[in-house]
Amino acid sequence: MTQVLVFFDRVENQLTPAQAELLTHADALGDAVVVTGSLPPEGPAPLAVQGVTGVLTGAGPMYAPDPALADLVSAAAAELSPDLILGPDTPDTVDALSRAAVSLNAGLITGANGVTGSGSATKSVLAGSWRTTARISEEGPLLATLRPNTASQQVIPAEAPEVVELEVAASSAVEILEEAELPDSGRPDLTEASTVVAFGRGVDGDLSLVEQLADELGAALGASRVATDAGWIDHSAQVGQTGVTVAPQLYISVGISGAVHQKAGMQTSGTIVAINRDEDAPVFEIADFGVVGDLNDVLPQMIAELRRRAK
Ligand SMILES: Cc1cc2nc3c(=O)[nH]c(=O)nc-3n(C[C@H](O)[C@H](O)[C@H](O)COP(=O)(O)OP(=O)(O)OC[C@H]3O[C@@H](n4cnc5c(N)ncnc54)[C@H](O)[C@@H]3O)c2cc1C
Repeated sequence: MTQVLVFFDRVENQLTPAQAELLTHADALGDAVVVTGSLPPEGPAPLAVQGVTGVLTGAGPMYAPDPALADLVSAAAAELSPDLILGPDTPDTVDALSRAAVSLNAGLITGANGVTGSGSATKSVLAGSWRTTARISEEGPLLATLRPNTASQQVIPAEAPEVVELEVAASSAVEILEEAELPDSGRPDLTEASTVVAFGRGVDGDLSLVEQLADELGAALGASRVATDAGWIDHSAQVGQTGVTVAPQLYISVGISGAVHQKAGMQTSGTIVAINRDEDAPVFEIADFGVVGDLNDVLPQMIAELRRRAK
């Protein structure tokens, strides 16, 4: 049975979609123990899911980017000798697992699409144009961060796992002075969303239709660089080479030409639907479904049909 150590820098009172996906993946691979910097006040309840056999924490909470999180992962690895150490593909997790990999003399593969129990990982490279399978040649566990939307989320409730405290404490290198929750847009996080509606210059600054479409689909909003540079939406929504990389199950591209820099951030999406009035737009080269038309005609029909079906 493969022993999997799953690292979450923090666990709150509900698992994030990426955490639920990772635990589903770990359950399919073997037994999972979660190591985390902090648990919610109600304890390990959110981790009471099939496949999680235990929870390891430090002696008191610690929060990213505290380098002690890496010590915690190393201590957990020394305790369990896992075959795999997995985490979600977030900057804080990559930071902690990179440091842990150095101290464990092990290898880390970031941005993986999947891992196997025999210690190899698959990953898209060169802007999604190649798929590689790699393994670490060093002794020791394979550390990997997994991109969201690469596996299904099917967490099955189970008994709450036992929590064991390791003798690792927060370091004094980082002091959290204040934490403030950002206003909730009501939409899923762009990098984790299973559906993304992305828009470009074609919307000409009017987001009303793409927002309605996103809300009908429970989708996150993404954008091309032209749209973020124009200030139509925050830069954090930029998808592409110099923005975020997304791989949702469904990516709807609205009024985006599909330049190579935009494709780099979305071409590994499951199904790509493109709406563009130019039939020669490069986005149609990678689209699974294309609609040649004016978005101001097409989107109202899509929204009306979705609303009709939702009744
Ligand atoms: C180093 C570098 C890094 C870059 N990084 C990124 C990046 O991370 N992400 C990114 O997106 N870009 C990036 N770019 C910019 C990229 O090259 C393109 O310029 C940009 O993606 C174009 O954005 P767009 O598709 O919104 O605009 P355009 O290329 O102007 O395309 C607009 C499209 O909308 C269509 N359209 C217009 N009106 C309508 C309508 N009413 N209905 C339907 N369709 C309509 C047009 O036919 C056209 O195809 C980068 C560029 C460089 C040089």
